[in-house]
Amino acid sequence: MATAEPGLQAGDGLPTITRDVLQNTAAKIGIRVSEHLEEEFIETLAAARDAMEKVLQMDDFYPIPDTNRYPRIDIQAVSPDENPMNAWATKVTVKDIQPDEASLKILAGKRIVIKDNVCLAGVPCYLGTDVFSDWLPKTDATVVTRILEAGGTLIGKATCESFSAFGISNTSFLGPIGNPYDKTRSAGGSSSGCGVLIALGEADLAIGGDQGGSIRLPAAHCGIVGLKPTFGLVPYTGIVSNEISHDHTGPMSVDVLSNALLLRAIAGVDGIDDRQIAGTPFPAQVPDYPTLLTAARTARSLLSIGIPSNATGREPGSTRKMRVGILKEGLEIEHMDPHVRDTVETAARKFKELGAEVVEVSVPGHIQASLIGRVQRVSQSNNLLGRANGTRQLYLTEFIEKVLPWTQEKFDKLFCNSANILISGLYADEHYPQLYGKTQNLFRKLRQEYDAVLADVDVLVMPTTPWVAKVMQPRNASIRDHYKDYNGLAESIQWN
Ligand SMILES: NC(=O)c1ccccc1
Repeated sequence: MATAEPGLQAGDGLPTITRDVLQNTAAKIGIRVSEHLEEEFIETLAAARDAMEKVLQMDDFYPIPDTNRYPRIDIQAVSPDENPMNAWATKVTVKDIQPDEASLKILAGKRIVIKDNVCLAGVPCYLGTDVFSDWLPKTDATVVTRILEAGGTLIGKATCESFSAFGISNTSFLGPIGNPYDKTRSAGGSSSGCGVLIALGEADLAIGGDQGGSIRLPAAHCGIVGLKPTFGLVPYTGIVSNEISHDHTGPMSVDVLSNALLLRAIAGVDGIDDRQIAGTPFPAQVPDYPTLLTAARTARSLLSIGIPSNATGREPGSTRKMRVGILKEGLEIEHMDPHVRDTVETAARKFKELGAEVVEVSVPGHIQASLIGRVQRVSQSNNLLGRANGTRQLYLTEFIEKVLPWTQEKFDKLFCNSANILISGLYADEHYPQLYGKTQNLFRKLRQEYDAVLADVDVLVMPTTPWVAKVMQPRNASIRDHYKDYNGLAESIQWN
């Protein structure tokens, strides 16, 4: 038998810190601990390990859902014949069991679905993947709590694309999600199930998630209204992150007014998510968005008299016409479908007819934004690798425990979008460690450019996507073909 390595022995089955463990750890950054220091570093590393093991044994701390008042009734996997579009991940009913009170509230009577990356305690969260299939979250997302407290009825979870990481709806393990207007085409993603269930009238409202278009794309492709709220306006607490600086959650609906209603119910700081930086109102101070909209009464008065001053920060009583800025660069995307351009130009003319002032505006940086964003999105790998990120928020440690450790079997089950993010992330760590920070700096510059234009116009108009919904590739299509559709460019792999 080989002589045991010197080092602290595992007292209570703790992993032993040996010379090899020490040196293999140091080797991750290409260094070696000098031999004469080995003994002492083994002791300090063992002390760190002891602390980690003790914290590992502690109970985690999540907000505790009120499952007595809001029980999870009739949780069911949906049979294929009830799920022709694959848009349902799980059906369940959750509502306030004190209906007298609920009937007075703003979401009373609304049937609401949530994207399947939003935690609903006790109900499976699949996240569009079968890398794991046994995650029953212990907590409710803040948006869930707020919907229930506002009298809404949750009716289930809507399928999302694999790890919320694709804009075409053929990446979920549950199967392709057909567009309501043409089953062979994409419904858009990654909040694909939400878009379809709203368009089909199976739900009144949905909670989607958006990092790089995941609310806006399915809304555009399904012909519904999807809002990606200002960063931080709605707490992301209890929702699986893709990239901490990209995470948004927001309402999807058939019309603008009901979208505003759901936004009102879910917006405002929750005291948990520190990305709700200064400026986000407390829930009681959230503007009454539906009333602001109805106060304007008609589109004509909204556009020609202007939106109510308390919504714009403009001086009270201001009657300036609404100024609509058509973003020049938004219509200069390479290979843009001419139908999309026509639709935007028709809308611009309509705004004019209705009394708004319509002007062309330019943000030169817009063209490069997608390239910078593509590099920044590589950091989604941090989430898949369970890495620390330094923000104060609710960490879904349960999710990290499901995903890690990566194994060949799990990797082989990944749809190519997530596999690509993982590999690109590991490569970036090694070869471009400064670039994530640089992308954040460049995005700050870009925000200044958009803000400068928004000082002059009330809204910027551009297409949500340069292409109409694509006919979906079969799941087993080549990676190259999946990405070709994603980018709309036959010859290049451009995004994600
Ligand atoms: N999560 C997202 O917003 C997303 C959208 C499109 C592609 C990748 C990610």
